[in-house]
Amino acid sequence: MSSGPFIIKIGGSTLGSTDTTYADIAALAAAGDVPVVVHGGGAEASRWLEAMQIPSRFERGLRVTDERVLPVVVAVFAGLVNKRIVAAIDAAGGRAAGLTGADARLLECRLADPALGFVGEPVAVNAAPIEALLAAGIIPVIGPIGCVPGEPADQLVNVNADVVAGNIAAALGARRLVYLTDVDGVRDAAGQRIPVLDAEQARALIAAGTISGGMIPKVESCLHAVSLGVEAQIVDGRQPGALRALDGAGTLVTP
Ligand SMILES: Nc1ncnc2c1ncn2[C@@H]1O[C@H](COP(=O)(O)OP(=O)(O)O)[C@@H](O)[C@H]1O
Ligand SMILES: CC(=O)N[C@@H](CCC(=O)OP(=O)(O)O)C(=O)O
Repeated sequence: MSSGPFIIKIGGSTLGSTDTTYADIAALAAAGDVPVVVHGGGAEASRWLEAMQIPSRFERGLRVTDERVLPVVVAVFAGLVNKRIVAAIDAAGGRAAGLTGADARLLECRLADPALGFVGEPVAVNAAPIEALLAAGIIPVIGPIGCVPGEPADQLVNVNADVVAGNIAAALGARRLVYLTDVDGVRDAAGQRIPVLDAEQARALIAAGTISGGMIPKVESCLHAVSLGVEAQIVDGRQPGALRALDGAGTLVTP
């Protein structure tokens, strides 16, 4: 088991629910538990795209990001959603600062698949900006934008937030990775919550289509992280106190 930070991924699906996540994050920081926040915001981006009459399309849980979609997702993830979360943690007594994977080349990517457009697949994590914030007692809040290094400027890319969280957890040698989402855990074909999910069962459920959509990158990122000794769990982030009652909650993913 690693001894590093505690990575908390806030799903866009839970933003706006009246949970206690921000106060709990501030309390974790005060207790020395070193939280690092990664957030999504897919639903918010889809709302802005719809207002601009740009349809949203997903493949295996990843947003197809063409040249019309890219500026909107950058504005929503790096701007609106990131600063709302920073402001909420600050108001809860924490000190937070926002950044994305494009800042200081925190998350270097390559293009994942030409069919997905400007979607990044992480190839390297440069953790220095996270470590600098943690050393200053500041909670990093990381939005799901990455960069493909290049001239005359790095290419900004959209990266699934679950994938960002898994890669950052792996690179930082995190102790724990928790996904806060809008279901009580991973469910089986009968709709029952699976308290403990191992790699073999996870792959079978993905192949069978029982795990689908946005749950695929979550489960795959958990498997990546647990293979490196990180404890990874998917829990219902809409519940008040979710981060204070992790034992036995949701789905614990095991290697
Ligand atoms: N087997 C499954 N168990 C639970 N949820 C699943 C499963 N397969 C697909 N899902 C879907 O995954 C969703 C959570 O992923 P997503 O919408 O991307 O949330 P977030 O914004 O938290 O990342 C759930 O609301 C559910 O609709
Ligand atoms: C490539 C890709 O799929 N990017 C995601 C990034 C946001 C995200 O992952 O948000 P949630 O965690 O709220 O689902 C998207 O554009 O929706």
